[in-house]
Amino acid sequence: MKDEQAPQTPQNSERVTVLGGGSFGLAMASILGKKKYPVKILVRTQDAMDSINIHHRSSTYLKDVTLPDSVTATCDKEEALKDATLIIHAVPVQYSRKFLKEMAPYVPKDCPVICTSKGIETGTLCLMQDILREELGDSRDYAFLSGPSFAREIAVGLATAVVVASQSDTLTNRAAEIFGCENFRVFTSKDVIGVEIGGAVKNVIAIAAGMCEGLGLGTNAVAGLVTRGCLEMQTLARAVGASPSTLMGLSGVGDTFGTCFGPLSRNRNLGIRLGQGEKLEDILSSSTEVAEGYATALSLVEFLLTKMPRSFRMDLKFPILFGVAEVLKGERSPREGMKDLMLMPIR
Ligand SMILES: NC(=O)c1ccc[n+]([C@@H]2O[C@H](COP(=O)([O-])OP(=O)(O)OC[C@H]3O[C@@H](n4cnc5c(N)ncnc54)[C@H](O)[C@@H]3O)[C@@H](O)[C@H]2O)c1
Ligand SMILES: O=P(O)(O)OC[C@H](O)CO
Repeated sequence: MKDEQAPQTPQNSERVTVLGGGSFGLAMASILGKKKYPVKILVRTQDAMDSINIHHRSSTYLKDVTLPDSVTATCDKEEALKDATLIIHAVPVQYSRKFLKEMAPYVPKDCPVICTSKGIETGTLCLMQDILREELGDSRDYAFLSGPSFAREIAVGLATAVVVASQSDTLTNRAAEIFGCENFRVFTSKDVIGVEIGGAVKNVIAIAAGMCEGLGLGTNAVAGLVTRGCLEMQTLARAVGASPSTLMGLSGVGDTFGTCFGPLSRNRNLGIRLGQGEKLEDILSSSTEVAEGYATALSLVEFLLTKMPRSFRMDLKFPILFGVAEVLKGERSPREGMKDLMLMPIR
């Protein structure tokens, strides 16, 4: 493969640290490892570390994927970060603040961070851009990678296109250069808020799409719901200053389609199981992987109620986002939620 060529200088002086040894951290490490970049993954257990260093694969996530030789793992924060020139953050949103607080003393000054996590923090209602700045400071550059990008498909080398957004053109161009290969195409953007909102909201729409599927409602219903969900996403994004065109792109409708219709989605599968009548507690306790849409659905409703101008009734403007949260809170069943959507007053 063409991308197995070692990159030319100055890129081969790049040393990448991936924070988080879950599915997406491994996928990121896999792409960069195939391009011969030295990659260190910070993992949480000795077992996770040994498995990657000895067997070149994770014992928990994407277990059948072999990682390139240039990918190693460590449990030691200082060892992971001391000579990093680029950090990739792949820890789920709800764990990120505590995790980053512990990392902060070890993160090299000015080392840029590319964030891949998608969601809204419960309680604070922060996006990752806020969490990162609050925990790692304002002086470094941050970028946000998003789009339809299932970890497994990336790790096995299937073609994927993503967008990386940052205020820094230098960082987006660097990300495009470092990641880009025949199987991974990076587009760039300056619309950080648009890219983050798309990545967070699509997880909630995917839960709704899964519920439709689980209820056996057919293609018409799922397609109608996803389309209306995209409209809610765009309305919200515009209200917080995002560019509408961003939401028409990879991190908006692109990721929404992938997640709502793709069999690999954890969020869609959570919705399917709810639609089939399983209890939320049982679904969450039986899942080893994180479905970000659960916490984000609850945060989103609070965000809409507290941070948006109150010129109209939010639950009528965002019926799908509110409906998903109501089902997750046990206030109505998926079937009742769907019926309410169909019988909403005409406005
Ligand atoms: N998996 C995908 O296909 C995919 C694609 C794009 C973006 N993402 C995003 O990447 C982020 C990471 O997702 P993932 O799929 O790698 O998750 P995962 O469920 O595969 O792995 C979870 C990760 O979180 C770590 N973790 C668990 N509890 C923790 C804690 N208390 N503190 C610190 N770390 C903890 C685990 O060790 C593991 O590294 C998410 O925000 C997700 O939305 C995932
Ligand atoms: O498996 P999900 O639902 O977390 O989705 C993963 C990615 O965000 C798809 O782009």
